[in-house]
Amino acid sequence: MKAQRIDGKAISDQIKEEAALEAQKLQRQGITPCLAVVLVGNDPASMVYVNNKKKACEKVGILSRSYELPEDTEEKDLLALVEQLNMDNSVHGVLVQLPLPPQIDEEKVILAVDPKKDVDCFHPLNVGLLHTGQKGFLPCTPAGVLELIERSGHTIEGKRCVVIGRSHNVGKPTAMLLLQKNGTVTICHSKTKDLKGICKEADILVSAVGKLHTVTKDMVKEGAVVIDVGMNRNENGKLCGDVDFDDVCEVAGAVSPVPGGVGLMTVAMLMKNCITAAKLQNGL
Ligand SMILES: Nc1nc2c(c(=O)[nH]1)N[C@@H](CN(C=O)c1ccc(C(=O)N[C@@H](CCC(=O)O)C(=O)O)cc1)CN2
Ligand SMILES: [Mg+2]
Repeated sequence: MKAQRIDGKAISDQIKEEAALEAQKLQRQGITPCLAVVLVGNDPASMVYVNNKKKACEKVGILSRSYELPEDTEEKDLLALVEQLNMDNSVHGVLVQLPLPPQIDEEKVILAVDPKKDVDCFHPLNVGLLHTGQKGFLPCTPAGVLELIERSGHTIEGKRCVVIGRSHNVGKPTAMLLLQKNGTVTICHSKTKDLKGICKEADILVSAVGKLHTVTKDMVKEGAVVIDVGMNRNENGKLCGDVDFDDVCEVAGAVSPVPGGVGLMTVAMLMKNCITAAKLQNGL
């Protein structure tokens, strides 16, 4: 059997087109959705991601405002900028690119973003809304995982779902979203016993570990949907996920690739959240 290759490019393009239609509707009502993107330092990967976000904004019809601060920025100066953006009524979304340099406490910065403008859905208030199933922003990468599953024709209800990884920003919220779709969800982590046995029972397997070769074909049930959230470099510097793609394709029903999978969805879902933010702040 050869697995379906889940096409993150096509699905993320579709979501951006939907966001563009929403942006046009807002424009007709005199509202220009606006995202402020804050980058501290010169991390090359972060610079690429921030650029991708700005390009996506342009494509969708969202105004992006860019703030690039030096590597040695003091925490208080970043907090002051966030506060200024919180107060600015023309800005609907505030995004601070992570990771931040070591002198800055990420938690403090996340707490400083106005929850109404928190398009990353990192603020504890928005995390709480998510966990209690209330309306609000959806975290971009986890929401992207669900869109990849559903828009490639797979249902979640009643399925055995296994998430490998328990990070605050990816593993835990992905598990929560799968649960809200009535999946039966197990979260695995570094202390899990019999990882292979648990994974082998999954109809839907999501790997968000950040380690090459985490998922090999002997861990995958015949016909399973496998979503790869990992971003790693192999020994030749090539970008790879957590999943041994070619190997796993021999047993799985569908697999998302890296690159060309979840990463693209993160940016598309951010666009959707920016539209939501602009609507909510205008009473729509
Ligand atoms: N404030 C935030 N910081 C970070 C987030 C986030 O969602 N909000 N997530 C990651 C980085 N990230 C977005 O910011 C991100 C990572 C990867 C991709 C992506 O498009 N990946 C491509 C491959 C790109 C490449 O070739 O290098 C893919 O998987 O196809 C987009 C966004 C940490 N920080
Ligand atoms: Mg830090």
